Amino acid sequence: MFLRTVTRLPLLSRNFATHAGSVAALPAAMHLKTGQSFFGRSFGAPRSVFGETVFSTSITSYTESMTDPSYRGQILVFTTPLIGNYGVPKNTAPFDSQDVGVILESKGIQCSGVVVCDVAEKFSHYSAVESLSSWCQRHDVPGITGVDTRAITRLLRDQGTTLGRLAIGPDAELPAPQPEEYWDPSVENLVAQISATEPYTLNPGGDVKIAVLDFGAKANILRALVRRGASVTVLPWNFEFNTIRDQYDGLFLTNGPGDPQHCMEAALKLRTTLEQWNKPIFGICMGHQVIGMAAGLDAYRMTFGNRGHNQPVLALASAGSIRAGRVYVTSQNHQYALKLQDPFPQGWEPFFINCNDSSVEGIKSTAESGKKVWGVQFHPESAGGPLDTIEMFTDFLQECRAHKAEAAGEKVSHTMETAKAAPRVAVSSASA
Ligand SMILES: NC(=O)CC[C@H](N)C(=O)O
Repeated sequence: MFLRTVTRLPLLSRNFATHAGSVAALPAAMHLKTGQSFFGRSFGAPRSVFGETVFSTSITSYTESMTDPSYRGQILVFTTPLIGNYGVPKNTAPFDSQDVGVILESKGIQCSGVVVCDVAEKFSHYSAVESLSSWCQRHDVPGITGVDTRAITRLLRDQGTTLGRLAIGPDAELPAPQPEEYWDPSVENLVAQISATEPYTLNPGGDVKIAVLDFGAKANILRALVRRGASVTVLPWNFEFNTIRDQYDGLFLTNGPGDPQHCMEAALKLRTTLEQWNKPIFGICMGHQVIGMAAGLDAYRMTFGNRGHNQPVLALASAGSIRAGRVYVTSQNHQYALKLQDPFPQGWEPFFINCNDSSVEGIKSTAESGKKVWGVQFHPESAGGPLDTIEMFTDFLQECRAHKAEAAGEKVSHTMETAKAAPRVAVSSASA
């Protein structure tokens, strides 16, 4: 028997009239599979959708979050009450050898829908060309406003990420769907839907050649590599990298949507790479999870994940620009994490843990392993969020350059750890 809760928010509906005066005020409902319903007004596309309902504590960067491919299949609840006040910029840049042709994180809106307490139809920013509502409309993505996002977030924190439905217009008057009618994006391989289908190269003249396995890359990851001088070849997520690996100086694994189990094929291929190839490897979010699975760690589904731009992580080891014992504030968007197990697989160690929930935020190969492999659950490339860890890209590329020079017979000093120069912070498995 499902508990049915129905919430209406009269005060915020009045605010809605102020901020969203020009929006066609269709009724909208947000239903959760667990039986709660919230009623408000629609903005954006007049279309009903299903999705996995998640919340983000980010205060700004709704445009970057909504274009992050890792939000695919999700209905995104913003805990910040007023969203849309700086509008949306034109999302096109020259697609040339230096950039991927967008200002935001991908070409279009990736989440299935958005949930806002009070959408701002009036916007003001020098780069804005349209409102959040008109952008959503053009991309056929619905939004609901005038709902109590604090109440929704508290529910999601208690019961965990929950399947949901945004019912717009006449659909909002219909009864909530039956539990079995909810669509669950985690059963689909969302990575296969969003990954590049053909390889392509950015900055072909770069001095180090980096292969990127694309699980649903945020544009800023590719920019971060290109801006630091790398030649970046983007490959489909399940590409047979082992057949071409000797052409590259390093391998990068990107973020991506959905359950990492769908990427086990990539993890098994990576296991062979790890066994036979000694060049630097760096992975972010889904990429980190794939590295972990290749190393023999398990990935599990968290209750409500971590989404926001204010997630503190503690470094347990020093490497490159990262110092053991220091806390870095990070941008995050994930539902799954690697299990902290004791002992860690041979040749691996935890690199970061989350200061709020003690989940694994990074892993690295040990100095003794002779490998240079790192994965982080957070997003050093930001967009949006803090840039505390952006130099990890510099560290990675410097290590690739050092390996390349060493292979050419030059004497080099490595930027990342050497066995003695890496202080560590002890972590007990009780914090798993
Ligand atoms: N941003 C990401 O790459 C997310 C990874 C994975 N889809 C998760 O939710 O945990």
